[in-house]
Amino acid sequence: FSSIPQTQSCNPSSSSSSSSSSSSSSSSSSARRDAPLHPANDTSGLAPPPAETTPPDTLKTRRGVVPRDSKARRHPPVGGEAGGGGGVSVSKLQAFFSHPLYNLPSPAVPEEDWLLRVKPKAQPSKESSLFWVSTLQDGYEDVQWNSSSSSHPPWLRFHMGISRWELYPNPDPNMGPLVQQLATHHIVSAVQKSGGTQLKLVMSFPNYGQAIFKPMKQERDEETNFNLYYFSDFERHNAEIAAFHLDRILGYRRIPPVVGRLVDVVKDIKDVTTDHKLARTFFSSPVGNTCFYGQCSYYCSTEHAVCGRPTALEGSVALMLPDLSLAIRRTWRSPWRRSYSRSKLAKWETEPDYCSTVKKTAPYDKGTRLVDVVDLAILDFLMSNMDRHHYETFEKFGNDTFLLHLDNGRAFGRHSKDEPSILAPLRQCCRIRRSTWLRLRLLALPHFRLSDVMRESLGRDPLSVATTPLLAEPHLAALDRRLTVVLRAVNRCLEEKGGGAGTMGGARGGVWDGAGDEVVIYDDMS
Ligand SMILES: Nc1ncnc2c1ncn2[C@@H]1O[C@H](COP(=O)(O)OP(=O)(O)OP(=O)(O)O)[C@@H](O)[C@H]1O
Ligand SMILES: [Mn+2]
Repeated sequence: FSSIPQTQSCNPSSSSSSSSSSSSSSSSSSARRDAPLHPANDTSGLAPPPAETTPPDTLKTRRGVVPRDSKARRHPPVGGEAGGGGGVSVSKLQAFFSHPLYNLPSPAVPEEDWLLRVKPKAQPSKESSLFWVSTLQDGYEDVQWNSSSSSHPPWLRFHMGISRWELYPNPDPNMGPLVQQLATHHIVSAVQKSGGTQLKLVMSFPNYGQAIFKPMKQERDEETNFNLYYFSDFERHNAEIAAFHLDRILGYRRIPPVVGRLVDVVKDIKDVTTDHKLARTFFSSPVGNTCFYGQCSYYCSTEHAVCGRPTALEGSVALMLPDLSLAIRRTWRSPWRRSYSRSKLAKWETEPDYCSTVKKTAPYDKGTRLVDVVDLAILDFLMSNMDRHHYETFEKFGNDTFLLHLDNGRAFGRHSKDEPSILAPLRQCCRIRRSTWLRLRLLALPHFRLSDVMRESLGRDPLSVATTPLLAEPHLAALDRRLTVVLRAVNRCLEEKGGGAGTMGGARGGVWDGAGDEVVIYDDMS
């Protein structure tokens, strides 16, 4: 009697309807418009029993209600949140995440700032203490969830923990179990995910969790061919994984968890797929490996097949965000989008004063949107991702919300070269969040050092525990080099605009007047 099974369904048609087209320019696609209104109004299975019988929702105490100074916040749980083993003794990563800059006091999350919420049922029924019971399907668990988060699987806890400003908190006791399940849970179904240009699959787990699988297409130590344009570059599964770690280390928490995983092309995909179009593309290669190529607009042909060795295939597994029927997303064209042509330049590449126009244009004229784009540009510059044409937000939160940093497959292609143009938003606008700037400076200290923290974090990924490091050393070294470039760019802004950051006051609450236009450091901390 609920809709979770439908929205988490694994048949190909429903999966494709859950994909959002990224080709639309700056508004919701028609698919999104067709979707029911946002969850606060929906009649989905997230409805709990009547209020008086509802046990306190422990989930909502994860952020907000619990006193901010509680010990739990300062000391991440033992065992490594990023999964895998990970010692606790002299961990730079742990010291880093325990730093006050990662544990900034924040006010309680107001009810309307949760993406999803449990809505009391209008008509309480006899079985009102259970709001969802599965009808047993092949391979799926017989689950009984109620409104208490302790009955929820990690993927659902994650969804319920998404707020206006971040996907998950720090520390996040749910991250360890979630990562563990993504990496090991039995795959009951795999269908092709439509949308985008490259082959990817939606995988389903016995507890109705879902993830996006991107197969390995390029060896990890291979550098992208210098004659390839960014838009012809292959996507890299390890870039998706590394981007999740980097985003988290930067303190953003705007990328859904991604883990590495070795799957069996036959047992985990071919044997369990209900996607006939996908099933038809399996073949055996001349050396006896099992391969498939799927159906997509660009790279789905025998020449671009993905092959197991002989059936083992490495890939990235990213947790699926809540279905679009529960949480509509809006796609925005990046103001610093590249031209995606070999000969044309984009406006921002030729107009030196481009940012002053952007600053006057909604939604960049108010709130945090501009510094959010700068945050994203910094992430992209560090990992050398030139392929950030669009970004997404949750429609429910309007313009005052974080940006989802999805699709990072074209990052970490080159380590020997930096791409200064990716930093254009920072250089041209000369504005950065104070908290971001301070964390970047922390990561530049020899005591922490970005490359060290990244190496340790990636080392906890289940795949890197089992095989070779997810990022080759030259890529890690490039991170340190690029970090100094970012900090130098901020310093230049401070010099040009005059005055030190401390004395500038900063723009507050997103309203800046004439004087505010000169502000480099956007004060998000006071
Ligand atoms: N973790 C996720 N959960 C839900 N939806 C996602 C997730 N990651 C990506 N998507 C959606 O799927 C679409 C396609 O994914 P992605 O951009 O990673 O694939 P792609 O093949 O690289 O696309 P493109 O070729 O357009 O760059 C995205 O636009 C996004 O809306
Ligand atoms: Mn892509």
